[in-house]
Amino acid sequence: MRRFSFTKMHGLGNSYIYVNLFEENIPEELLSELAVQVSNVNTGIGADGMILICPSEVAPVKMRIFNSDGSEGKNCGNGLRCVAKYAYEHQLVKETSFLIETLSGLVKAEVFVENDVVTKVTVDMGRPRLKRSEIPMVGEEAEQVVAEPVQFCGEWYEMTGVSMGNPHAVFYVDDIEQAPVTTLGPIVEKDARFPEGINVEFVEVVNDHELHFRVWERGSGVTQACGTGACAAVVASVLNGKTARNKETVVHLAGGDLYITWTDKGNVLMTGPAETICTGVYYY
Ligand SMILES: N[C@H](CCC[C@H](N)C(=O)O)C(=O)O
Repeated sequence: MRRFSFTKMHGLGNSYIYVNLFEENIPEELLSELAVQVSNVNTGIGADGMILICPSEVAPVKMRIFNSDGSEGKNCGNGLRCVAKYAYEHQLVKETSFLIETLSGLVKAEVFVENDVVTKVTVDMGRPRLKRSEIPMVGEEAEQVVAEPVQFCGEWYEMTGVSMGNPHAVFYVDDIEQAPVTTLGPIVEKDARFPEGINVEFVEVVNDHELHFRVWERGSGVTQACGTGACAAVVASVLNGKTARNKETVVHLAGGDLYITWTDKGNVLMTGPAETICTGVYYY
């Protein structure tokens, strides 16, 4: 029976099954199906997907993320904080600040340590990509897609598109508890205007440095938190004149709070917790 050791970790309730490929070996062709299997709460371990911690030629570690439907994502904010925690606590890195390779480029992580345990992590997520072709979204090339009227199922909405290396559609609501997360979310996720699909965020603005946030994730559905989505929500809120540039904004997600700044330099800084839940062996 084949097996691999895993660590289940979460960032604000957005949990993944982490596999250390410095020590484990899983055939590439099985990765997508294994992500589906381990995510299943009844017949697997239960999580929003699987994240691989891999050797890299350009950084101390590389992160690969698979959603619970088996699709591979190009970035994951909550995942990056947990990968940083794992890498430091398992001596894959020696410093408290280091690079992590993702499929959408390099990011820089800084871990904060108390009694040899990483309690929180700041990740410099780099610059948002705002052109229509970078989201990506079909249609006339545009410098930005901000509050663009779009129709889904006969209803008109204003959508702001932001890529954090993965695609996000941000919608504003008056009451986050009434947001159409499970009705509009899956429709937008797979709309033909988004050739790679898209993560769907709903935001209620509290003030110029505070947001409420819910998410329907591409490939995973409703999750407790989405780090890249929260970054996209802050960028979208600045673009829509709702929050302030270069000012730390607290984003209240279902699983807890992230602290995010879109700096005047252009990069997005995200700070939040990363927790280890358990370790184990998975048989397949
Ligand atoms: N569903 C996302 C990947 C996970 C992102 C999210 N969990 C985060 O913390 O950023 C996608 O397919 O682009």
